[in-house]
Parts: sequence; structure tokens; C-alpha cells
Amino acid sequence: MLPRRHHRGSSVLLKSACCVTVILFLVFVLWSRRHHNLPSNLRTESDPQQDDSVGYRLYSGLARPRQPPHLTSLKLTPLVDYVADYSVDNVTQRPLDYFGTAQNPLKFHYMQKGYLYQFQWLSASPRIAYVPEFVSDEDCNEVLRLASSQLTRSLVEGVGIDAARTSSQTWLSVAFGIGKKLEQLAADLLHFPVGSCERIQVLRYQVGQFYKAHYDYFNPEFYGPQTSNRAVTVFVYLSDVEGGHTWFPNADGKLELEQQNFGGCKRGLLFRPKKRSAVVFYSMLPNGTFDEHSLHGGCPVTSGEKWAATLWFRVAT
Ligand SMILES: O=C(O)CCC(=O)C(=O)O
Ligand SMILES: [Fe+2]
Repeated sequence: MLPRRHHRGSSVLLKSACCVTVILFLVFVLWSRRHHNLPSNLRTESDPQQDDSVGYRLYSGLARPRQPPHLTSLKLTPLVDYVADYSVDNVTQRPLDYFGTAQNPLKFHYMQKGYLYQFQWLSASPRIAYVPEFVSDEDCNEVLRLASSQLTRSLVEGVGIDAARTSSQTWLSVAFGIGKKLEQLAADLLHFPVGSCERIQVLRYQVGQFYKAHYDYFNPEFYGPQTSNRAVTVFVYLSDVEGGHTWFPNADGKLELEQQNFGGCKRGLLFRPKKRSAVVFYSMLPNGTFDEHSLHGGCPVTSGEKWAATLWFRVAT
């Protein structure tokens, strides 16, 4: 009898141990599913440790990852220009359908004219990519040196001075010097021809200054017929600052216009200004029409100065 009792006792113990292991395993699976594919710089709204120290922040509610299975092998494999392999986008003349999402960024490196880019596709609607190191520190400083003595209050196109936009700014020619270099870098990245970039806008936001959500594209409904239009914006951060995120409220898939609501900056996708990095976003859909999801703005700066350069690339319409 004794050995049998002993046996029963140890089997109960074994069963409990199994249960505990299964429970621990389930807890681990649930935990890792929640954190799977979330890079350390990306937190969802429900995460109390919201931290965008590396550059961008995601609020929950974005569309599910839309990554074709044949692309999984592309992630983080260096030094290959994958771009050549995929179907072409009418606006950029570059391949389409290689987007990731903010939850699951599609990251790759590629060489372009001697520059090694790390490129991350974060959103398909609107189409947004992030380039963590787009320009050098020296390039940023050179733009600031040239721009800082020439600033005037920013205007809103077709309106003039407006409470929707409170920054200061100046313009850089793309014909020579650092302006030419920036255009060349961005054109190489986008595969747009040099010459399709407008003169470069250099912006300075001081504490409390912002740019309410707007479109870069000139909608012919409001601005009349356009012979060319802004297809894509390369927004380059030239300083580190607190606040001043670039905000895409409709990157959560909902088309709610928030021009009037700067209590916003709490939905969609936000990029923390990080010196040397760039956000690339498209105002046009691949078929050349206007993308309503490309609504974006600059959130108020909370400490320091936000400096940035805007490069708008146009296509004929
Ligand atoms: O300041 C920002 O983050 C956005 C600026 C912008 O949208 C623009 O220059 O068109
Ligand atoms: Fe803009």
C-alpha cells in the first residue's frame, strides 16, 4: 500500500508541476505575442511606458500588418537593393507593395549612389517611411548656420499669416551648396529626378509653436487646376527637441479630419524629431490621385527648438 500511496502522491505532484508549466507557458505566449514585433522604441497606447526615444510612436488602432509573405526574407538583410524586384508605383516609378506597418516595420538597408540607407516602411495608408540616419550632423548644422539669420514667420499657402501655423522659416536654394546636396540625397532615396524638388523650406519651432494638421498636396477642389503637384515629402529633422512630433492622425485608418483639434497628437502615428532622421510620406496614391490619409501636422514643441527641412517632390498632373 505504501509504495502505491507514494506513487499517487508523486503523480499529483507531477500533474501540478505540469499545470504550472502549461500556465507559465501560456502566460509567456500571451506576453510575447503582445510584444512580438514591437521594436523597443515603439509602444502602444495601452503601454504605460510609452517611450518614443528612438523616433516614432504608435497609438493603437492601426491597420493589421499587410506584408506579403514573399517579403519576409527582406527584413534586415543588408546591402541589397530589393527595390528592383517589385511592381512599380506610378508616382515614384518605384515598386509598390513592400510596405510594413508601425507594428511590424519592414526594415531594410540598401546602397544608393554610395550611401547606405536604413529604410523602414511603417504605414501603407498613408504611405510613410522612416530613415533613421538620413543626413550627417555637419549637414544639419550647416543648414542651421545658413538659415538662422534669415527667419520670418511661416505662412499658410493661399492664406498668409495664420494661427494654424506659428513657426518661423526660410528657404534654401537647391541650385548649390547644402540645398543641392539635400535634394540629391532625397532624390536618390525616392528615385525621383533631381529638379523635381521645390526650394527647400527650413523651419524653426520654438516652445509652444505648432503646425495644425494639413495636406501638402494642393487639392484642385480648393486651389484650382494644378500642372504639377506634391507627390511626396521628405521631412528632415535637424535638431533634437522635446515634443514637436510630426503627427499623422489618419494613420489609424479612420478618416477624421482634425485640423481644428490640437488636443490631438494622441492617435495615429507620431514621429519624435530626432536630429539626422527623416520621415518620408506620400500625398499621392500610386495612381496619382490625392491621398486623404496623408493629413499631418507638427505638434507643439515643449522644450528646446525644433529645426527641420521640408523637401517637396512634385510630379506633373
Ligand atoms: O513640423 C512638422 O512636423 C510638419 C511640417 C509640415 O507638415 C510641412 O512643412 O509641410
Ligand atoms: Fe506638411
